Amino acid sequence: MGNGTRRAHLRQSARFAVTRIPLTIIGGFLGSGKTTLLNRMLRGSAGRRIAVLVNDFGDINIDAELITGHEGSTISLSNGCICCSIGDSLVEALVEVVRMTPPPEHIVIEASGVAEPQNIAEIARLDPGLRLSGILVMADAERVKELAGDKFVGDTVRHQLCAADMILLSKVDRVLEERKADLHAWLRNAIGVKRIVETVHGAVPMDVLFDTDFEEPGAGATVAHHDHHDHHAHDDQFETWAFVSDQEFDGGKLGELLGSLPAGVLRAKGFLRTQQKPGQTGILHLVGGHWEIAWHAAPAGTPAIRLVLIAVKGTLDREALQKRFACALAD
Ligand SMILES: Nc1nc2c(ncn2[C@@H]2O[C@H](COP(=O)(O)OP(=O)(O)OP(=O)(O)O)[C@@H](O)[C@H]2O)c(=O)[nH]1
Repeated sequence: MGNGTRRAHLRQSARFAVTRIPLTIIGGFLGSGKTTLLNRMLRGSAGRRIAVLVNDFGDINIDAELITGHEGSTISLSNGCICCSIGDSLVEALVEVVRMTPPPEHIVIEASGVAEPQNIAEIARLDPGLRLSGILVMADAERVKELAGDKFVGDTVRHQLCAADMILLSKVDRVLEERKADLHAWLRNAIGVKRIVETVHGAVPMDVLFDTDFEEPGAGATVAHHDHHDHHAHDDQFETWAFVSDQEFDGGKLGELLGSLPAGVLRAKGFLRTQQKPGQTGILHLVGGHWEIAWHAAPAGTPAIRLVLIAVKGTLDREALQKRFACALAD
């Protein structure tokens, strides 16, 4: 769908929109804390009708299931990146949301960790039923500077940061004061972002999230106008692999496996069960070298294991991974 066709498609939504619905985009690299922020935002939204659009880059809709506790609807856009390969699905979803009766009071898009929020904003700006209220970009205090200099993912990370109206510096509980000071200086001077708010587990004052309208364009506008970077489809830069099974893992073998994944793996997440924790489902988060599993009572009727890995393109040997994950299952 070209921009002309998109505009025609979106004009339909204008007929349904009496007032323009504010839209917030949450971006940031894989595992930087977007879903954590969004859940916090939804819990603190005091009964507002919020529609959430979430984009999982992998084949399984993990994020949609991790978004909890809100009254509005959640639309999941998976199997590609909404800023490039499945941009048309975003257009269609936005039209659908603007037409809802009653309409939502606020729309939040949680971009995938590889998406460039500026491209999403450009798609959303075409919709006359919407008012872009801000692009919030999460930056993982532990990893962001190194990632921004990385030869494989650095471009994506820098473009994400440059698109921000406001950077939410996440995981500041994991870094020392000097590191924080260095990050603030770097984000202001090298990236050019004026507004930076620190957060631990997504805790941010609600007015910052809902009631801020960034009238002046963020640094992202500068990127869009002065640096027409080549936009590579993210499906060409990143790859995903999924493991699904009705069996359970052996807890010990799983630990060894997670500690020795290929270096190109940037993120792993999903649901699992182990023989050692009967009746419980674990939510796995692996970001960089860290991994953690949060345990909950198991919902019935889903496969025991649904995991997604996201990696730099060309670094996953799928056959070897399949064997290694299968070998970690309980006998
Ligand atoms: N210590 C610490 N951990 C955090 C913080 N924010 C998020 N996390 C953890 O970081 C991991 C990833 O968080 P998510 O919110 O899922 O990250 P995301 O950006 O939505 O991930 P993708 O959608 O896969 O890109 C989870 O294990 C979170 O609990 C924080 O401020 N401090």
